[in-house]
Amino acid sequence: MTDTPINLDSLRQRIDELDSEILRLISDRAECAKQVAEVKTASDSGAVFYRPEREAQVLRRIMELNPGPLNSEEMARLFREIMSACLALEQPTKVAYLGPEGTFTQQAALKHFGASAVSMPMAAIDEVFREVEAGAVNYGVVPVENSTEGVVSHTLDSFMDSSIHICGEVVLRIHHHLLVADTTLRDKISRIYSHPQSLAQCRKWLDAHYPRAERVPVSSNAEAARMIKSEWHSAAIAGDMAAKLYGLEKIAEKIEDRPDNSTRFLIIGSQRVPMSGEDKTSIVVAMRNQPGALHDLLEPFHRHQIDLTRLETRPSRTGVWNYVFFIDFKGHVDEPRVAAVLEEVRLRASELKVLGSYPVGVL
Ligand SMILES: C=C(O[C@@H]1C=C(C(=O)O)C=C[C@H]1O)C(=O)O
Repeated sequence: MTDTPINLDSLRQRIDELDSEILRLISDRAECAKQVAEVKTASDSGAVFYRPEREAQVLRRIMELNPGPLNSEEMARLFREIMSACLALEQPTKVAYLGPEGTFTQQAALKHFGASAVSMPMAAIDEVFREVEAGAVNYGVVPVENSTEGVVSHTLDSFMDSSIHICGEVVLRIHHHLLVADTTLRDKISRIYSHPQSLAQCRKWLDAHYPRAERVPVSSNAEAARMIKSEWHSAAIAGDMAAKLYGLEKIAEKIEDRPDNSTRFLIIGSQRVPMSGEDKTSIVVAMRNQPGALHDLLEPFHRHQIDLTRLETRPSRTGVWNYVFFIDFKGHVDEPRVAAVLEEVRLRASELKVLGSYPVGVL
């Protein structure tokens, strides 16, 4: 130990002084947020309190200004919570997510809205859409693509029949663990429960370590975690939230086959989000079934040098049009070059729907 007791005391005194200052500053900030709410309410009776573009700008600015020693992500996470608490003073934000409790989607909701939001588990993706459409909640969180397993087709399909907008995105690193209860006989594990996507993401690890165990797909990782509490020969694959929620022990950590395994989630709502300075747009396009349709669709993006970040094909359910494309690209519909591309695409497509322009995920 290099610190003498005197040094330790004076350092702690300094920390107390700093904490008092931080406390005062956070309180001043919260007062400001309350006043923002008054301004919003005065200028618009249907005021929207949560402003994704502004929150993205606040977080990006903090990350840019961060002098260290805390890393920028850590610092942004702290500010994420401060903003979450400030927004709750304006209006408590209600968020529906694909449940049950303990899923990665809940973790994504928490990461995006912070701990002061009120989050509500839904049993299925289309229920999340319905709750948002009915106005029962302010926003919804649904998974859309996984880096190992690809697209979550339920989510894309739900957009086809909905007037919902995409208001944001959040990307989560997904770590899977093999979990057991205190009653599990660890050397007798003959059955492993998890969501089919998670079983697929851990396929090689399971082949190597539990080649003979039966792999049982269930509706969610959290459900898997819940089920093994009553079965002495079963284990579950799930994440940290489910492990904590059901008091399970990790007997193997981070068993996903790819270390960069991540899932992208969408924030859905009924508002159009203004430009944040670094945005993405998602559209769905139906093309006539004719040769060169995909080329015709993509050519204007190439000519206007717009970056495509994702292209997904889904079978059209109307039967008349054979191709439906989901396209994500960099840029916002309010930018003239994006508006120009969309105008051209509209002429070539049989249908074009803009699902939303929203800030590129910050955290
Ligand atoms: C304070 C505002 O309202 C909310 C709270 C924010 C904050 O705490 O910084 C930012 C955006 C909004 O979600 C605002 O719109 O500026």
